[in-house]
Amino acid sequence: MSMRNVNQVISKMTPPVEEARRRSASDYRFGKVLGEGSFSTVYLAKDIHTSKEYAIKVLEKAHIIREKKTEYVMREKEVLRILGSSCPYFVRLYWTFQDPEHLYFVLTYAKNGELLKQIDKCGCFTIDCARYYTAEMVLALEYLHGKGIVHRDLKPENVLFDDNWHILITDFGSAKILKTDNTEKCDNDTLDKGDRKRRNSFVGTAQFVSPEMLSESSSSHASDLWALGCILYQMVSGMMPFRGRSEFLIFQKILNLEYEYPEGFDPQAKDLVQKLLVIAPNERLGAMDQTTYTSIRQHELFKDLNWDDLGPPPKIS
Ligand SMILES: Nc1ncnc2c1ncn2[C@@H]1O[C@H](COP(=O)(O)OP(=O)(O)OP(=O)(O)O)[C@@H](O)[C@H]1O
Ligand SMILES: O=C(O)[C@@H]1CCC(=O)N(CCc2ccc(Cl)cc2)[C@H]1c1ccccc1Cl
Repeated sequence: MSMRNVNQVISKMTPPVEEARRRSASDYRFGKVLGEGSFSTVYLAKDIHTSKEYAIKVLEKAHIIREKKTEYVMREKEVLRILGSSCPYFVRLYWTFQDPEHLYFVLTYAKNGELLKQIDKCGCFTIDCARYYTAEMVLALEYLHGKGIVHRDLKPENVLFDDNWHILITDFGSAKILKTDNTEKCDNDTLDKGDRKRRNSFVGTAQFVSPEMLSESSSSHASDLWALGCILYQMVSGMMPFRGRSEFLIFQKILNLEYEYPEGFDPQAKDLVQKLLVIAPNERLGAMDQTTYTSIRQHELFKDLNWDDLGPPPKIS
């Protein structure tokens, strides 16, 4: 075998140095703070070897332990590991490392920030933008649910934009990896230690939490379809469907399906929202579909869309 062939064989055996090398904070130049979470700070960082930019989420161990959030952190990491890099609509986890005080997650840098900020900036989206980004979220949920994962905290703050204005869904700390029967009861027997909650508390964010998560503490893929309906409503109107001065008042409105459509709300978007904001999880559009959300894909709102190639995103306006 020639030297060239030997090198070819060796190069196939050893992983590329870049990917395999263990990382530490000293491999990065930390820049500005991109944002803060309950027990995390996210920095823009540059890999000193490749000059590539990442978002590095830094968590303080003492704070995680004090807040009893170890399970939450381990779950976020496990979900990001399962998601890998096959679907473009999720933030990717490249590496993790730690030091005595902190945990580090090296993530895709979502250069264009949060969907929420764009909705607030424009007041509301054109129907073309709302349609396009709802379609990207449908494709993302098909992949996520196909992996047996429910996000459970889908909201415009957790939908970020990459440098080409495609979505990157993030924040999997509240996610659940479903059992084989496709539902997940959050009762005391099955709650993870770190998730153990009082019966009347919930996982997620008040305005986007589904009725079943409030009334039965149960969640399934249909819980994310409810949140999708809430996000579509907010992109088209600029407001959340369920609003109130307290979480209790918001919960009451959700459980009573108490919301209305402002004047001029796009009729096709309204029809889809009405079919997603349904109290019974299995009666939501797509809830009974298998592998792809065919019932949603076939909705009037998407009649001119090519699901195999959505094309470039329309300019947000
Ligand atoms: N990959 C990323 N790229 C760019 N900005 C990001 C990225 N991840 C998070 N951010 C920004 O950092 C902020 C904090 O994110 P982080 O995930 O640490 O906490 P959170 O999930 O927003 O809050 P909580 O932990 O309370 O749910 C976010 O609001 C977001 O604006
Ligand atoms: O799951 C992993 O990849 C490793 C496994 C080995 C390990 O020690 N950790 C850290 C576990 C951990 C979680 C929470 C606290 Cl507060 C402290 C340590 C995990 C870890 C290391 C770096 C960054 C995140 C995580 Cl979860």
